[in-house]
Amino acid sequence: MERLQERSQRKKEGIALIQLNQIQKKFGERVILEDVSYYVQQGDIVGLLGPNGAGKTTLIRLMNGVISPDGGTLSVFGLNPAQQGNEIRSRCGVVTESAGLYQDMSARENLDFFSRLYSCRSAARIESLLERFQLAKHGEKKVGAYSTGMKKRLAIAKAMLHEPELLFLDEPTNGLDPDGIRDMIGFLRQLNQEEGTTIMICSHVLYQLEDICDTYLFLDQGRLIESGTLPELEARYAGAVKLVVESTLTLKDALSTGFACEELGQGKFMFTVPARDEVPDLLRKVLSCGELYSAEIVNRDLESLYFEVRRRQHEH
Ligand SMILES: Nc1ncnc2c1ncn2[C@@H]1O[C@H](COP(=O)(O)OP(=O)(O)OP(=O)(O)O)[C@@H](O)[C@H]1O
Repeated sequence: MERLQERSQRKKEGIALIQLNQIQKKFGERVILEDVSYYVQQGDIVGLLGPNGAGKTTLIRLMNGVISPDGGTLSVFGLNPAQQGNEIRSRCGVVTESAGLYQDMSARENLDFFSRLYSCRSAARIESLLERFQLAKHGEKKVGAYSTGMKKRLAIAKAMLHEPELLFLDEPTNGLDPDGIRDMIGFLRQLNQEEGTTIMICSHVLYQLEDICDTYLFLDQGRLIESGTLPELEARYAGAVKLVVESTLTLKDALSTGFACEELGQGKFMFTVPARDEVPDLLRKVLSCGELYSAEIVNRDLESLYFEVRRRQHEH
């Protein structure tokens, strides 16, 4: 409890948990990460996004002290991963695609086994994790018979056995159906709020992370090409608003609003509005011509912003 209070206090104070300063990493002569600088605030959920091979896993291995940088400096919990890797790893949880669970053991047996291995066995902790991840009812079932979603949840429970302050997740929603994705996002948000866990999620499936991350890092070919919260990225990259309206409007009505528009189907138009604060004006004009069934902004989602970031990056 004291630990949780301490964590939420540190979140309020905006303390940096991870600091990366001009990190460079090479494998042989090949530069894998170049000039990566960033800090992660205590209690944040961070999306580390980028295509395959961008360097996401390499960055996480550096933060865990499994490998060392060739240039720049980094600290995690104020410690140097190259020298104090053991202490950092004892305060972190890592969940990779191959979660390392024993398929012929039950969930309870897996958690019991790993908590002994990590010297943190607590029956109460195991039960509370099974409850938290809605696995208690299936605790005696062999993991081999679990669904993908249950296995992913158990993998996170395993990584949380020692109450880590920082959790690294590799593609936590990969292979899940829409219900599974929604559940996973809910579990992670709850974990973040109730245990104060700082979470870094690596993924290349952007739209699934839209509702959960406080901040995003876009990595491309080893470089951090952009970072920020969704509103910050929107302000920098969204430009004109694309608004799809379903209504009883005719093309003539739509053109009479004075906004550029494209007809997508019967009564369905995509308007281009120069700025967000002009949207109400457009909607008033639409309503004065007929009935309005729906209006949706289609170019402010994370994926559109990401493509815009990359487009501008490649222009330079
Ligand atoms: N130990 C290694 N030795 C040589 N090259 C490596 C090593 N580890 C990673 N690389 C290379 O570094 C680049 C970045 O790999 P990394 O695994 O960090 O990317 P990633 O963004 O995590 O990709 P993915 O989304 O596929 O997991 C890749 O080109 C990879 O082949």
